[in-house]
Amino acid sequence: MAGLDDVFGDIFSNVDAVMLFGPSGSYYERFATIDDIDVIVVGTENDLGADVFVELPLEFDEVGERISFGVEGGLEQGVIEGGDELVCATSVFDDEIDTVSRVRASADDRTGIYDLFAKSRAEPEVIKAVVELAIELGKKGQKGKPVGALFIVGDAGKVMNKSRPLSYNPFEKSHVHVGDPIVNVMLKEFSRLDGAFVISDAGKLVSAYRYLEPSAEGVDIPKGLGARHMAGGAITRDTNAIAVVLSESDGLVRAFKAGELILEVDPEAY
Ligand SMILES: Nc1ncnc2c1ncn2[C@@H]1O[C@H](COP(=O)(O)OP(=O)(O)OP(=O)(O)O)[C@@H](O)[C@H]1O
Ligand SMILES: [Mn+2]
Repeated sequence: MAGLDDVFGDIFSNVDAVMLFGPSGSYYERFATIDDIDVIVVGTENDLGADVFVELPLEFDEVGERISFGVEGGLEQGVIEGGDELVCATSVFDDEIDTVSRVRASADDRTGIYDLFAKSRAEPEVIKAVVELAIELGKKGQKGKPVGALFIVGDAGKVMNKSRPLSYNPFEKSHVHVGDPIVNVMLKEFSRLDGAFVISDAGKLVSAYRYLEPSAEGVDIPKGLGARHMAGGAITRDTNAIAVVLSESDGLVRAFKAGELILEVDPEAY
């Protein structure tokens, strides 16, 4: 009699590698006894001390994004190759792994998510902190009202040259960095005001209230969005910065690199 294995078994046939997203220690150990299979652990931290590990900068809530990131990271690190057949195991409903999907690694249709964090001028930790801050701002808003915000991260000298002050820069003589708890409070407070925050590669707050004047134009932004997203996107074509934008109108956090929209997350989903 045919069983489920006969039907679903195809998912596991001729697999080059297994990617385990945030497995528990005991789950991971069970793979040690399976022959001829590469096991790659993907997660925000390598707390299992896995030999082959791909770091996730965020707990991507959307499973497609999470898997895309893992696969891109694997390709980038050379632990998998284009054309490899992968089984990706992750959790969707619970902390435990409950879902398996079969993916073919393709070097061609990459989303750029991995590059955004791992291969930008700014340090990955800084980009991560800024994205998290934007998500947090998006969740809470300011006193219950939706807020918008624009963060330009990395290549700050060039960004400063392509922008001008809208007001007194509160960070003029300070040495504060994103991720410091006090800075997060300040940034949230200042986010009510116009313009962009400029942040250095290492996370130093260079300026607030910058009006961006990129020379690049014609970046594609989603319908319904305006000057903030256009300016943020365009400056990343002009410079090696990335832009993290929280939209006041639709509440989403987006990231741009080299003029392209790379990441779109709904703060409410976090
Ligand atoms: N070139 C720029 N540099 C910095 N900030 C800008 C620039 N253009 C607009 N902004 C800021 O973006 C705010 C919103 O502008 P606008 O509504 O056109 O943008 P948007 O892309 O639709 O963003 P949102 O979704 O938040 O409304 C402005 O009030 C201003 O503070
Ligand atoms: Mn708008």
